[in-house]
Amino acid sequence: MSNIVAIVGRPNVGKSTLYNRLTESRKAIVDDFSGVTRDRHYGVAEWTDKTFTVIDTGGYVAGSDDIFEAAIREQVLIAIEEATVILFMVDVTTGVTDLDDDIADILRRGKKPVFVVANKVDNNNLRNEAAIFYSFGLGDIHLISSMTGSGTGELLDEVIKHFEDEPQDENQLPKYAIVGRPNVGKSSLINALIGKERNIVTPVAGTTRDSIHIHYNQFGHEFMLVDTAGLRKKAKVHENIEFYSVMRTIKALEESDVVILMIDAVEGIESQDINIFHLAEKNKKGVVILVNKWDLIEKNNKTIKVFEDLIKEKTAPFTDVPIIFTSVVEKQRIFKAIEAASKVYENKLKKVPTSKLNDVMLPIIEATPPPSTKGKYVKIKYITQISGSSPMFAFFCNLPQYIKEPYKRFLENKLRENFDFSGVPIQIYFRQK
Ligand SMILES: Nc1nc2c(ncn2[C@@H]2O[C@H](COP(=O)(O)OP(=O)(O)OP(=O)(O)O)[C@@H](O)[C@H]2O)c(=O)[nH]1
Ligand SMILES: Nc1nc2c(ncn2[C@@H]2O[C@H](COP(=O)(O)OP(=O)(O)OP(=O)(O)O)[C@@H](O)[C@H]2O)c(=O)[nH]1
Repeated sequence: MSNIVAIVGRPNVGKSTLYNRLTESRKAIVDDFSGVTRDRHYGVAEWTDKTFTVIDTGGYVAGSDDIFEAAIREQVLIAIEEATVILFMVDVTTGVTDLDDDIADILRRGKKPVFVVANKVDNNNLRNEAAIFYSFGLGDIHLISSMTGSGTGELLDEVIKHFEDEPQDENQLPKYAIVGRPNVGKSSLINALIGKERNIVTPVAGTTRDSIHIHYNQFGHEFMLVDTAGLRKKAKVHENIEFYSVMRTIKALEESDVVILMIDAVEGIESQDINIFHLAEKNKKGVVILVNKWDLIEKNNKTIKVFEDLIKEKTAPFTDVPIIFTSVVEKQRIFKAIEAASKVYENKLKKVPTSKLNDVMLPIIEATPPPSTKGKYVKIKYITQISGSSPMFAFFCNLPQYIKEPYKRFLENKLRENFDFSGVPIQIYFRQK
C-alpha cells in the first residue's frame, strides 16, 4: 500500500537530515552508485510493522531565488495532492519566517494531515521557543532534533496512525506497473497492448489511489496494468514534472506485483532509472527491464551484450533480471515483454518443496561451507522456504551471527542457479537451531 510521508519546508531547516535518519537502513544501498545525491529524495522507511515511502522535497529546488520559492510552493501543492501525511518542518532556532507562513497557508487549505515539526530542538531550553509555531493554526507542534533523533519516535507513532490499510483486492489477478522516465514510451506500450480496448479502463475508487488499472486478457495472459496516466493533465504542475512523476511511480510500484521498468535505449540507464529499480527491489517487487526504442540503435553483434553488461553493472548485486530489447513503434518483442513479466510473477510466487531445497542446497553447502570466523565453524543444518508474497528462505544453523554477507550472496546465487527466480528479489535469513 502506498503510504507516502512528504517532508516539506523551506531550505536549511533540516529536512535532509530527518530524511536520512528515517531511511537510514537503506542509505548504503542508495549511496552505492555515483551521481545520485541530486536525485536521492525518496526512500523506504520502516516504523514498527509499517513500511512507507519518505519524500524529501528539498532537493528538487533549483535556480534563482524567485524560481526557488515558486518551486517550494509547487512541491507543497504536489505533496498535498499525493502524500498520505505531510511533515511541515520548521527551525526552532530561527522562528517563523515569511516563507514558513506561505507554506502554512497552502497547507491549511489542503485536506491532508499535517504535522508541524519543530526541528533542532537539541536541548530542553529550546522547547519553549517552539510555542511560536502555534501561530500557523495547524495544531500541535512536534518537537524533534533530526540530528540526535530525539522526538522522532514519538512523531512516527502519531504519523502511522494516519496510514491507510491495505484495500481489499478487487481481484487476484497479477498486477504489472509500467514505469520509467518521461517520454520513454510507457503510453505507447500500453496503447500497443490494449489498442482500442482502452475504453474498458476502470479507475479504481479510493482516496489516495488514483492510478488506473487496466484489465488485459489476450493470447493466454490475464493481468492488470497499473497505469500512471494523467500525469500531464494536472495543469498545476509545470516545473516539477519529474517530482510529480516520481510520486506517481512510487504509488504504481507499490500497488503492483511486477514492475516493468522502461529505459530509453538512446539515453541509456540513468540514476533515476536505478533509483526506481532499487525501490522496486526494496519493496520486494518483481522486475523486468525493457530497453525501448531499440529501433533507433545502430547495432552490431555485440550491442546487446554491451547494453546488458552496463545495466548489470548498475543494478548489481541484483542482476538476475530479464532484459528485453523492444521497439514499441515497430511492435518488436512487446509480447516477449509480457511473457517475461508473467514468468517473473510466477517466480515470485514459487514455493520450492523443503525436501527438494535440502537435496540441492545441502551438498553445495557441504562442498563450500561458510568460512570459519575466529575459530568458529558454522554448521547449516537445513533450509526451508518461508511463505510470503515473495521468496524468503530460512537457513537453520548453530551460529547464525557468524555468517557474513559474501556467503549469504553465495547462497543466493546458488538458489538462483538451481531454481529459477529470475526477476525476483530473494530474502535470506539465518536462524538459530
Ligand atoms: N542543531 C541542529 N542542527 C540540525 C538539526 N537537523 C539539521 N541540522 C543542521 O541544519 C542544516 C540544514 O540541514 P539539512 O538537513 O541540509 O536541511 P534541509 O532542510 O534539507 O535543507 P535543503 O536541502 O537546503 O532544503 C545542516 O547544517 C544540519 O546539520 C538538528 O536537529 N539540530
Ligand atoms: N523510435 C521509437 N520511438 C518510440 C518508441 N516508443 C515510444 N516512442 C516515441 O517516444 C515518444 C514518447 O512516447 P510516450 O509513449 O508518450 O512516452 P511516455 O513514457 O508515456 O511519456 P510520458 O507520458 O511523458 O511519461 C513518442 O513520440 C513515441 O512515439 C520506440 O520503441 N521507438
